[in-house]
Amino acid sequence: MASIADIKEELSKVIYPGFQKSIIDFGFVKDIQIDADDACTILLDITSSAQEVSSKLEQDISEVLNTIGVTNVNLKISKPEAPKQQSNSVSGSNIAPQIKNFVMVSSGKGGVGKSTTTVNLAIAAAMQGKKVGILDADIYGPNIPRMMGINGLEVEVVGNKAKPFNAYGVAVMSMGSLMEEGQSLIWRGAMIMKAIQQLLRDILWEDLDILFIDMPPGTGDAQLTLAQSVPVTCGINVTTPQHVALDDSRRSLDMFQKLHIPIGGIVENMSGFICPECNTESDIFGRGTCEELAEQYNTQVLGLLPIEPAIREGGDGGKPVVYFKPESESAKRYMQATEKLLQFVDANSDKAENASIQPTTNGVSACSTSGAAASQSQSQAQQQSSGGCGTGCGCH
Ligand SMILES: Nc1ncnc2c1ncn2[C@@H]1O[C@H](COP(=O)(O)OP(=O)(O)OP(=O)(O)O)[C@@H](O)[C@H]1O
Repeated sequence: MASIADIKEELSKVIYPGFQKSIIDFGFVKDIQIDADDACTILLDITSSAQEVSSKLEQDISEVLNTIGVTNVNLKISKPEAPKQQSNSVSGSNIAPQIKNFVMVSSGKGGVGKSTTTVNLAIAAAMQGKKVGILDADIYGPNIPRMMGINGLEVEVVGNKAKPFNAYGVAVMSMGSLMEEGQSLIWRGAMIMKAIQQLLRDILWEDLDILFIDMPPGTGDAQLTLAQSVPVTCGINVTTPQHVALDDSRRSLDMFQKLHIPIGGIVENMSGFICPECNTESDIFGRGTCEELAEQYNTQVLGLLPIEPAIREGGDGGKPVVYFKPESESAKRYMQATEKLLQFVDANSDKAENASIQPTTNGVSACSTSGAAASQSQSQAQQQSSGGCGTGCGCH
């Protein structure tokens, strides 16, 4: 007669569809009970509502347990409910339908000022009358709490959801506010996917005109998961003007294209230096190099933001320059960049869709909560964009 340990060992051979880890490694097996010599009950708690995933798991579990004489398996699968489609999305999946527009802020690499740009554009949009939120999805280096002056504040939990903070007229939630300070994250695949989805679904976001999402640098699991989970109205790219930085930006802009995300524009950050003593502007990393890149990708340069000590001080001190120094050159440029962005968002608001990038593995969806199946060609497009197994599940 098989023991619970035997059953567990067999279950550790069952790979979660679309991934490389087993259901035991993911922690999806919540309970095992032996009902008779050849019968057991297994409770699984999985992250996908797709029927194909459950069916594949049922089949694989019976197969492995049969080999140790357990022929009668009562499998109970707990999975998330498929969401109802309500918002402006034309088609596809949307796990935060109360939010009208999603703006993905990306950069090809770290340290170029992506979070600084997110904060200042979001506050500028709120100052221009929009209902705005910031989701800090930079799970590896969440800096938004410090920049928004909410570092160390305790998250208020209502029911089983977390309430965003409110700072400078903007609703804010960050992974940094949800984990212990200094905790570093070495996350891949399914964990990133789950974290991004929870930041959208389990935070009490109100009805918002725009949610700005500060992404981790690069083009990986987080970007793909976000694009699959909500219809992204547009992506913006933040870069510095050096040619080496522009090469990285191309990857980020290519990613937008592969994920069918309209490109809202490029922000050239650290573009020239404004001396706080004499107010003259001089080039350090170069200036104006993004224009050509913008033309290449058929988009616009939203603004050239100089290196200005007030921007760094505002970031470190939780006093964003656009709010605290509205008379500064940088604040004016953030305001203008935001006007351009808002025009783009308004023009593209009703066109956002993500049906074409929903995950599929020959009909077996590993991470969709919509259960939508995409065509073979869509799957191939996704494989190019994810660099993964081609399912779009986020694995590499
Ligand atoms: N235009 C600017 N002038 C002066 N300082 C700036 C400017 N832009 C950003 N900084 C400073 O540069 C540092 C890095 O900026 P930020 O954290 O926004 O970059 P990031 O691209 O989000 O980095 P990461 O993705 O690695 O978290 C911060 O100290 C910020 O205050």
